Amino acid sequence: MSTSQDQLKKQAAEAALKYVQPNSIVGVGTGSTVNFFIDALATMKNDIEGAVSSSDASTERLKAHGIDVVELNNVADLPVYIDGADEIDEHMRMVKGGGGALTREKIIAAVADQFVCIADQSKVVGRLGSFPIPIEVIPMARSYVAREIVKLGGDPVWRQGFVTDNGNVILDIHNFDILDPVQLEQQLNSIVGVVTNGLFAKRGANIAIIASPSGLQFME
Ligand SMILES: O=C[C@H](O)[C@H](O)[C@H](O)COP(=O)(O)O
Repeated sequence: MSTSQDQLKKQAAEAALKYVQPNSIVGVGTGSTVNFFIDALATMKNDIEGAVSSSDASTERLKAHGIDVVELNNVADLPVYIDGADEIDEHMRMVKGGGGALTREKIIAAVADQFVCIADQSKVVGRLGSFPIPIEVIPMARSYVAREIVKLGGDPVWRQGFVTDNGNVILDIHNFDILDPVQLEQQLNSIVGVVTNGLFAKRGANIAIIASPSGLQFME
């Protein structure tokens, strides 16, 4: 029987439990892979102090499992942040934000000592950018930011009807020819009205757990 993508996501998610430190707060990302992680984390909820969450959806799932959700402002020490990705390359740079949670994800990732990325093999790419780069934008700046992105060579598409947990909109940028992800990440963030973008290049993952039908691969 072939291994389904969901089974692979679950395997990567469960393998991430070994990076959770007892008596600590755990940083929790967002998405279908992380949902498996949250379900697995519930098995050790009495060993941790709680979690910081990157989205309302993850918060709801954590609370449904009886895991305390702590406000990030009250957390001084965050040993590990565990999250999925839409794309990850061999340097552990990522594209994230397919679910629109990129800004809170990037904030928690910045605070955490270690970023553990959990993914099935379909997320591994030679070069970032086939997956459109999400950009969270202040609503009144949407058209201006879109025009600036066209000047940079991308094709912005407004994710109509979608509002982020922060009350903003998302532009998905297609057809970017990404030669230098760190430079592009900084360039996009310097456009007025951009909150953040889904390139996680400057702060990539420290560890990646990639699940394929032949087993788990740990990249460090
Ligand atoms: O905003 C969503 C996040 O960046 C997710 O980590 C990313 O989209 C991967 O999600 P999934 O595990 O559902 O593929």
